[in-house]
Amino acid sequence: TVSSITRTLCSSAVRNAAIKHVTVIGGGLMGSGIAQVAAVTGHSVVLVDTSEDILKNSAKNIQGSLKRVVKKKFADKPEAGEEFVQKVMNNISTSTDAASVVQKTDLVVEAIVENLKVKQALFSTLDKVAPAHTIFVSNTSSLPIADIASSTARLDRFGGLHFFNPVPMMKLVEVIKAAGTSQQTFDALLDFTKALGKHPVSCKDTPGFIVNRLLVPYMLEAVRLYERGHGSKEDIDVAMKLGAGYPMGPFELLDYVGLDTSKFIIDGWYEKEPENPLFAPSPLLNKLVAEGKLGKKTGEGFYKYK
Ligand SMILES: CCCCCCC[C@H](O)CC(=O)SCCNC(=O)CCNC(=O)[C@H](O)C(C)(C)COP(=O)([O-])OP(=O)([O-])OC[C@H]1O[C@@H](n2cnc3c(N)ncnc32)[C@H](O)[C@@H]1OP(=O)([O-])[O-]
Ligand SMILES: NC(=O)c1ccc[n+]([C@@H]2O[C@H](COP(=O)([O-])OP(=O)(O)OC[C@H]3O[C@@H](n4cnc5c(N)ncnc54)[C@H](O)[C@@H]3O)[C@@H](O)[C@H]2O)c1
Repeated sequence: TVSSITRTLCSSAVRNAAIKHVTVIGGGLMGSGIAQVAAVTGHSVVLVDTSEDILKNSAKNIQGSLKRVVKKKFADKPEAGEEFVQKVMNNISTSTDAASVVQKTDLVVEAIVENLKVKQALFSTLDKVAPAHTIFVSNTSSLPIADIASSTARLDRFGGLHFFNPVPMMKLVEVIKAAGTSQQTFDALLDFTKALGKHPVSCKDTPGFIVNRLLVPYMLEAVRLYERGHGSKEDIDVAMKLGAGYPMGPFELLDYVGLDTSKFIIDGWYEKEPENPLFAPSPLLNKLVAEGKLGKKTGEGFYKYK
């Protein structure tokens, strides 16, 4: 009902929580989803990206996703659904200037490109302007949290929150305690994850945390199996869906995640462990990325979407 939604949007859980105001940096696949779930659960959110055009697209994607949620939740009450979407969107503002908006924020969630130097440059700038109490987290898929945090002077207030794609649907969040993360920060991140309606698991700051340490080698093995000509991508996808119960096959999931992001992850791990055959580069993946075929988000990857 409308009143129960209003309760969610202004819930006392958020009023009393340590984290009420959230800045999400990066309005791509992940940042848009994170901003959406934070806004749905009554947090005040600022979404930051590098241009107004990108932010317009982020807002469009958030609205599109909310409409999918509403179609089910408010099947017989379209007006209440409209009101819900409007209320959630009112909790989100946008900006192209992270330094000016973090001054009022309790938590910065970074979801920009998977590149250590770029993430460090961002956090180093924000560290100088954010209030002392502000917690910083990265949504990195594969980089050590401690390496990103080393660009700041707030190691105790720095951790990892690893969300899963699509964020509005996936219940898990990996909460990462790096060497410097204080217990108080870690507890605040666990509370925040629960306030989002997600299920947290505690992770050490080890490569790929839990999920990606298992998922990345599996996905790469699928690509290598195909490269060897031992199965078509369609058959491999069907096999893993019908034979292993996965909701998507590995090629569908690679396209869904983004082939650029997948390549960033593998290249980084290969550089660190060149002798590990699990992380060897894939010529086919490299070719698709070089051709700008980055998956669903560009209309073509392993498959075509237009
Ligand atoms: C090589 C290295 C690669 C490693 C990569 C690692 C990346 C990263 O670090 C970790 C990850 O995230 S790993 C990735 C982890 N992720 C995975 O592994 C994901 C695996 N896939 C899945 O779990 C399912 O396929 C989905 C839940 C995506 C879709 O469900 P489905 O049943 O297959 O198909 P459906 O018919 O389409 O959708 C049904 C309904 O779901 C709802 N809905 C869907 N999207 C929505 C959204 N954005 N908003 C709102 N709602 C959304 C909607 O109600 C829709 O109904 P509608 O009537 O159409 O509106
Ligand atoms: N795609 C996934 O399935 C997935 C899942 C979990 C975690 N991640 C991680 O989340 C992060 C983002 O991934 P994504 O898939 O959302 O990428 P994406 O390419 O969809 O979006 C990244 C966004 O960040 C913006 N950006 C880049 N540099 C910026 C800067 N300095 N300041 C502000 N904005 C900037 C880009 O313009 C872009 O809109 C990566 O670290 C990735 O590894 C991705």
